[in-house]
Amino acid sequence: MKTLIIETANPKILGELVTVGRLFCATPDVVVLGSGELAGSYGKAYRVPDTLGANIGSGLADLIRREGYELILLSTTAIGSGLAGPLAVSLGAPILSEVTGIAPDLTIERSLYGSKAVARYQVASGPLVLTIKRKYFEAAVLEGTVETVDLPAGPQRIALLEEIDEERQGIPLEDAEVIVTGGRGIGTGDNFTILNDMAGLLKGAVGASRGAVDEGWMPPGAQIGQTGKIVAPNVYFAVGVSGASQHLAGISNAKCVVAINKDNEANIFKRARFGIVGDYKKAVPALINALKENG
Ligand SMILES: Cc1cc2nc3c(=O)[nH]c(=O)nc-3n(C[C@H](O)[C@H](O)[C@H](O)COP(=O)(O)OP(=O)(O)OC[C@H]3O[C@@H](n4cnc5c(N)ncnc54)[C@H](O)[C@@H]3O)c2cc1C
Repeated sequence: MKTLIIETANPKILGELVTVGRLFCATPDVVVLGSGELAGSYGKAYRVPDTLGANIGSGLADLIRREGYELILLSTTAIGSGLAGPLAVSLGAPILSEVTGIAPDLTIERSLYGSKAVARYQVASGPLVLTIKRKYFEAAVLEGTVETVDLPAGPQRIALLEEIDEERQGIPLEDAEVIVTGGRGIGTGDNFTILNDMAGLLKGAVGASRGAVDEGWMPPGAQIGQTGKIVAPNVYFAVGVSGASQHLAGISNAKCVVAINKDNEANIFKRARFGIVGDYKKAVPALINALKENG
């Protein structure tokens, strides 16, 4: 199946799409958006310096029609999600978003209701546009650099004025092996210091529920869940987090969840492998001491 990947040069996101693309085609083609060195091996590699769907959508649709691509793969990033819908409309192609599973016979899975259910679909044939949910596919290792062919720039309907990097300290949540997340149960923004201490000892990152973000205790970039980051750490500590389905949607690929909550009926315990029922103000310092004692 003739496959085209459309993504930025981010090797992790691109690697996940390459893993999916290789189910259908040994060396899928790629359109790399924006700047940055493209790594990996592809049939054909194109570059579009812009990332805004309004500017590049029609040029990409022309390429897809001209080359006869049957499967178009994007990621569920802001760029991929923004581009996929308009692209499908201009191609008159069906679209499935937030895909979590896919087989070569075009059986496709998506998670529903905050990962409480899985829906399975059978697609008859292409062309088909898919956005692939982050962290559900092992990223292919992309080696070597590739020469790209520039695609003609379309009319600039929207100009990007500037990109301001999110202020971030330490390990990015998406890459962290250990995450210590605080929820509304933490009580104040200052109390997150203790979670920072614990995460520091575990060489991990600190996340937040939307409850904690809504309180203004943590920045929106720290939010984990359906409308936040999707993470897949080996160990996920949920501290003072109730475990709403929208939060659980962001941690469905966490290997081991440890919950600390004073309410023994909190929903988070249903997802947790280990649980501590009690006040985090006692449990977290005890864990910190144990970590220090054991080096
Ligand atoms: C469309 C939509 C999208 C959403 N997206 C997200 C999302 O991406 N991420 C997300 O997290 N939420 C999301 N939500 C919100 C979600 O439904 C919950 O409201 C939110 O997750 C609750 O945050 P919380 O668990 O921190 O707070 P709460 O529900 O208030 O829970 C606080 C918990 O802390 C415990 N607690 C209190 N004090 C202590 C203590 N001293 N020690 C130990 N435990 C204590 C309590 O028992 C309670 O379980 C979304 C909602 C909607 C409608």
